[in-house]
Amino acid sequence: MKALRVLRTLSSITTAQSPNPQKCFTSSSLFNRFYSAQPQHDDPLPPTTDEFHADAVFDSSHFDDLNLNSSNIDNGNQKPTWDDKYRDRVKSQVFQEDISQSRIWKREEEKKKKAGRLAESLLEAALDDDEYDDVEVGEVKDEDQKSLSVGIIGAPNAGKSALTNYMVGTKVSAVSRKVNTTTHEVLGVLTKGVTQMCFFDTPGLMLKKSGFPYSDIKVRNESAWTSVNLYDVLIVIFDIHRHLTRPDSRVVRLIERMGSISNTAQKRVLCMNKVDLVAKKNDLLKVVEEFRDLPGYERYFMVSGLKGAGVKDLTKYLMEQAVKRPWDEDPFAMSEEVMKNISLEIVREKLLDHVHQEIPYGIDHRLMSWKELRDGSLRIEQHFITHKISQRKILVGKNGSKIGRIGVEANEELRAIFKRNVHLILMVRVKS
Ligand SMILES: Nc1nc2c(ncn2[C@@H]2O[C@H](COP(=O)(O)OP(=O)(O)OP(=O)(O)O)[C@@H](O)[C@H]2O)c(=O)[nH]1
Repeated sequence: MKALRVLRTLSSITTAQSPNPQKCFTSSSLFNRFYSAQPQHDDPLPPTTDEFHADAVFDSSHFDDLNLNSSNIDNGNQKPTWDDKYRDRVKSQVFQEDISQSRIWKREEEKKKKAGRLAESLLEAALDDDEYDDVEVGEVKDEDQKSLSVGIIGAPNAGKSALTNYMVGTKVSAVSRKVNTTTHEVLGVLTKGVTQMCFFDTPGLMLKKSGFPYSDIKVRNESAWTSVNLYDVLIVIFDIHRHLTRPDSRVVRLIERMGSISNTAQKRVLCMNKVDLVAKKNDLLKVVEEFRDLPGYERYFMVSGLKGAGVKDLTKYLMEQAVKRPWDEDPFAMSEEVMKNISLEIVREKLLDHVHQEIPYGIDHRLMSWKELRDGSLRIEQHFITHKISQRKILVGKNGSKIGRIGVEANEELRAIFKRNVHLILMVRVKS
């Protein structure tokens, strides 16, 4: 990294001073020294064969970053010991040489293309069922389009977002927090074949123990309760593990209220989430039994929004409920809000890849700034706020190696997904 910083600094010096050929030459000599690893005039002369003994200490780690391993020697012809990637960068940035025919440049381009293809296939993989794949989203005429609005209602923490993310495929689909009404937000949009489904969050729709809505947010609540009926399908979701261990009477009331009468204008389903946390599968049947007589629910689903169990069946059911109606959302648009969520999610994913179980979940991960720059690139700054210095050390790694790797991988993936340059800044700090 230090070398990169020096390269940038020197690059600007060179550009600024280019009218003076002598200075230019001085800088480029320095570059040769940093990046080509070629012997310089002031280097001590290498030992002659006579002076060199086989038992002299050899430490391969000293040579790793110079690529001085045996693969550089081929049939007695010594290959260059510098890294061509850096060489090319110097050629193009410092000497303004055309490197488009260079092998390394082509390899880098191929890498970029591969990342792009990966992003596309992720989009395709949002649903792993081929059944709906025979139509290209871009080709669907208005009159052929099918839509479905799905409201999701449940206690905080029931798993509404996790379930939606799983169905929609967060990485590449529009999981936006766009405000739809005063109380309802679009959680996500899934467009597959001719069908588009919009998932709506319905916050604030909890009942007091008495069974009545909370009065402090009464007005907001009333409009929310009314508009709940506007969705084609309503998913009532609850945490079945919690229900078996510490049942919440407000959740039970919500389930009972929504299922008390059958609604001809709206299909309602009861989703028992977090089944992965229930060890005894017989317990699941007990809960089904408990809510079996509620006429309002057309179907019951047992799912794990986090792990994916049962989600395919639920998605298939929802797809079948779609009605002929033009789509509301642009299937290709990615709102800024969506992109922000994606950026957090990708970094978080890389963090978990690299720190495994070492890091407690209490770490605060925040998006601090998001800027679209004039050249179209994005500057994204995220912070990890830890409680202890020891946690900070784990995240940072030796000489910043861990956070560096997390950043490099996340940056590459974000560039592929957003199809533009991304300047990602990650900072680890201890809560003050
Ligand atoms: N084990 C397990 N955990 C889950 C599952 N679904 C969600 N969770 C976890 O439960 C917590 C809450 O999930 P969310 O999806 O944020 O819940 P929510 O209903 O959207 O919560 P609010 O935004 O507060 O309304 C998160 O820590 C999830 O990782 C599941 O199926 N299994």
